[in-house]
Amino acid sequence: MNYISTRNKNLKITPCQAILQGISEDGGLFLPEKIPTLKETFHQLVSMDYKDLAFTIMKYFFTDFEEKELRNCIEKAYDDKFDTPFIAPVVKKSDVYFLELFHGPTLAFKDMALSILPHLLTTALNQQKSNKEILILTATSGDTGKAALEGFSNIDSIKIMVFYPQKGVSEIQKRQMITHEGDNTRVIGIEGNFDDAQSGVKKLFHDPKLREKLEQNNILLSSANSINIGRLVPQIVYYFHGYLSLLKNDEIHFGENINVVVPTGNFGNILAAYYAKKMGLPIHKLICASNENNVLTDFFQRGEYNINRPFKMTISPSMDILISSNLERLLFEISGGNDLLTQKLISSLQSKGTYTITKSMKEKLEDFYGEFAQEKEVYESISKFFQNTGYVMDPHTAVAYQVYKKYQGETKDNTKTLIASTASPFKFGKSVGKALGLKLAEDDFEMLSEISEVAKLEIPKNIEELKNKKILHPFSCTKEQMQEMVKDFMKA
Ligand SMILES: N[C@@H](CCOP(=O)(O)O)C(=O)O
Repeated sequence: MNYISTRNKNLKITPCQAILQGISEDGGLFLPEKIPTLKETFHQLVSMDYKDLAFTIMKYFFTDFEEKELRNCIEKAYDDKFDTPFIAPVVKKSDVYFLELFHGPTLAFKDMALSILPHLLTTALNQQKSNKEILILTATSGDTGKAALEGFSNIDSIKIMVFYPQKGVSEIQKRQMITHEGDNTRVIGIEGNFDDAQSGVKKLFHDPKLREKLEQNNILLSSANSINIGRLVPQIVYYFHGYLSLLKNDEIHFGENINVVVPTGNFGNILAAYYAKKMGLPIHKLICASNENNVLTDFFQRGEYNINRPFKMTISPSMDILISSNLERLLFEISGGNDLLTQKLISSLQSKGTYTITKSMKEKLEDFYGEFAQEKEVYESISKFFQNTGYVMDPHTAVAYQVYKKYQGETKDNTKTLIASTASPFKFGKSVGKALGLKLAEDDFEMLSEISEVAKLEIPKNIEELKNKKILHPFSCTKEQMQEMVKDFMKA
């Protein structure tokens, strides 16, 4: 399997190289030359546990890993750092199924891929017989940062830097990051929003002077964001796992279609579901749920992507994104692998902040449905759903549920539906508390015990401990200072 760039399909590299590089030199994203179709039958898949399933899916993508190497990565990733042997349990509530992706160490779906990416990277490094060190640059709107720190801490030959919007993450998300221990880590709050952090990181990747300097010091840059294909492929696995769990529990029959709803920000998670569908997972609609930063809703409804609008800070901060990086991979797909057209659209986004796709591209979006939820609706959704079921959704999952209700109302489609439940409600104490009508406290931490009481859920230990942890990363910078921060960290 070769990997090509969305901006140059003649550039062909191996899976190991794609994982190590993270992003293509031409600014494009790597993707497999062809999305593979699964040869195994669902009767074969249904008896597999998460690890065997992960191997079965990932072997199609990471073809230059020996079986032993890939199994070893999987073994180290999906162990007791997850609080359940099911890794990602499916929970039925009311008329939907929640695929709970927050049972890992940082309580967000990012753990699903970031517990394996470090092992994929080090295996790829060994395979290339490289003696280089890797510097991972990460932009986060709240969840990726901590999951990446957790995954990459204290790994030999790897250093990791995380840039987060100082005012754009929840208090608990911020605490999780700035108290993180690990000699090879650095966390920096930037004065700006997630788009500034992500664009800044991409700029660093393509800064010739920085690259030269790093090269002289034998350092390779890579990424822990879903722009790295090594982050995206492991995310395909859990959609199969979700479907198979429904099969195992006799909720659906073999071959039955389901809908999948994904609260969407950087477009990686829903793209993984799209790849799963292309591989053969019976998905009817991919429902792309946005918050008030509804660029993707307009894209799916009108074929126009336009970031010339205010950036809103919402109670679902991980989705506060206007430039959804992974959409570029979808553009490449729906243009029939037209790298020049993809490049043209992205250039227009960079220069004018907008592009419109062609009619034939728009026609290929029929697998998708896009809608958004307003803040008021998100609060109401958490509250009503709790009253009806006793189940507490985090604000991101609530965006997904609200959009699903709009979809159902509009289409009357009663296909069974799996909602990607992306984070624990405990990460967003104040907003969840407000939605549940609890007595409001000054900070997220003071809300935790109240939420725990009404939701009848234990406060996750990792969160409870945070309040008294020492702040180890007091750093901040402007987006213009990001490069300096990298140089500083390299000297440390
Ligand atoms: N929602 C993310 C933003 C980065 O997305 P990624 O999937 O590309 O890592 C976050 O929580 O940081």
